[in-house]
Formats: sequence, C-alpha cells, structure tokens
Amino acid sequence: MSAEPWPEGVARHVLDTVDSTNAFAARLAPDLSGPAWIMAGLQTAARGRRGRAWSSPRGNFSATLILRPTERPEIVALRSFAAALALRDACVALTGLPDSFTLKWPNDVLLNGGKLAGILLESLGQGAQVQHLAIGIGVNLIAAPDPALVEPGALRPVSLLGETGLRITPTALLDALAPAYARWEQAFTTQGFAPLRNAWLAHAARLGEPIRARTGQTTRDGIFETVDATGALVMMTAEGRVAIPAAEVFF
Ligand SMILES: O=C(O)CCCC[C@@H]1SC[C@@H]2NC(=O)N[C@@H]21
Repeated sequence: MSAEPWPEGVARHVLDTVDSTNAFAARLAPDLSGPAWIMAGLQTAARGRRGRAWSSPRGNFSATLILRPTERPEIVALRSFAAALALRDACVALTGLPDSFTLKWPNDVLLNGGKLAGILLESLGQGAQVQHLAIGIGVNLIAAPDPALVEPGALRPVSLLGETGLRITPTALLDALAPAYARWEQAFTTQGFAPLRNAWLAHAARLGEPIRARTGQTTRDGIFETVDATGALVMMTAEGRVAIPAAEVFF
C-alpha cells in the first residue's frame, strides 16, 4: 500500500481484459474531462516501441495515463522522463531497494541491469497540436519474456519477482505510481525540464561509459556524456560530440 494519497482530480479505470490500455485510452480520450489512469489485468494486443509487440500476462502491470497537455509536441514528449522517474520512485518505495533500479535513455527502468519495464508515449491530435498524450507503462512484476524472443543485443528482460523474490500486485504499483507521477508532473509544469533532467542523470545507467545508439540505418558508438536540455542523448564519438534526439540505445 502506498503512503501517498491518490492524486486529486485524476480518474481511475480498472479493466479486466483489454486489447491495449493505450488503445483503450485513445478511445476514451474524447469523453475525458481530466487526467485518467487506465489499468488492465490482461492485455491481448499490447504494443511496444517501434511497432513491436509487448508481452503482458496477468500479474504484470499494464496501465496508461492519459493527459491533455498544452505545450508544443517536443515539450510534451519530455514527459517520458517524468514517467520513468515516477516508475523508479514507485519501485523503490515498494521494494526499499534504491540501488537496484536505474534508468536507460530515454525511458526504460532497469532492475539489476535488466529491462524491468517499458514506457510507450503516444500522442493523439491533429497537425502539430497534441490533443491527448497517452503514457503506457508495462512492468514485468511476476514474469519477463523469454530472452530468446527479444531482439539480438537488447537488454536481458527481468521480472521483479525473479530478481528480488518480492510479489507486488499491479494495484499496489498503481497506488504508488499515480502520486509519484503527479509529483513529477507538478515539477515539470512549474519548473520545466531541469529538475527531471537532474534526477534522471542521478540514476542513469552507463553514464560516462561506452554505448551504441542506433537511429534508422545509422549506428554510432561513443561515450554516453549526458542528456541535454532538450532531452537528447549526448555522446562523444570518434567524430566528435553528437546530440541524438531519438535512437535505440545498446549497452
Ligand atoms: O517497448 C517498450 O519498451 C514499451 C512497452 C510499453 C508497454 C505498455 S503496457 C501498457 C501500455 N499498453 C500498451 O499497449 N503498451 C503500453
């Protein structure tokens, strides 16, 4: 159980089975008057980043927060850092293991160096205007996908139960995550990206170490230096320093 109350003005929808909580959020969006969390016990067509499928058996956490942001799309997208930070905070609060959870750019939460969770931001809107933002979060609470099924070079998938022996329910995680997200959302809207950037860097995996970033057909190797004020990954490569706004990162 979380010590923090559920955030005021935020709706909560709990479903047994759904195709994808992000898809459901998109269908619900026109009827919403404020932010809402949608959690499902089971997703039958969960989606991951880059068009991949996401495995989400019952007992794992599957939820989407839907918001109505007002900023430009590139600012709206910085909420992926808020989501990762909130999820890390919630995991730490529920497990008491602050040193075990790190962050991989842009928004993966790692446990003991393996991929515990994935976050998928999808915006709904017309033209350059984001009308709704769906922040979908999947956490391997009790089961991780078979490592043989993940892309070559991808991080080892892990589950909370497998790594720690702790059984956290999806409801307990939502109760901790919703207030944690509300705190980061408040920091972001009142102080901008700086506090998120600082906190994110404090928990970043492989900072100062060699990484590989792949964007489309381009692969770059270099030292992971920082994340800049726009949220881009900054690497020192053989050709010099580069800031990469979107990429897949390999360790
Ligand atoms: O590929 C990733 O790392 C992101 C995975 C995001 C999965 C979550 S589960 C809840 C929400 N609903 C979906 O269909 N996807 C996201």
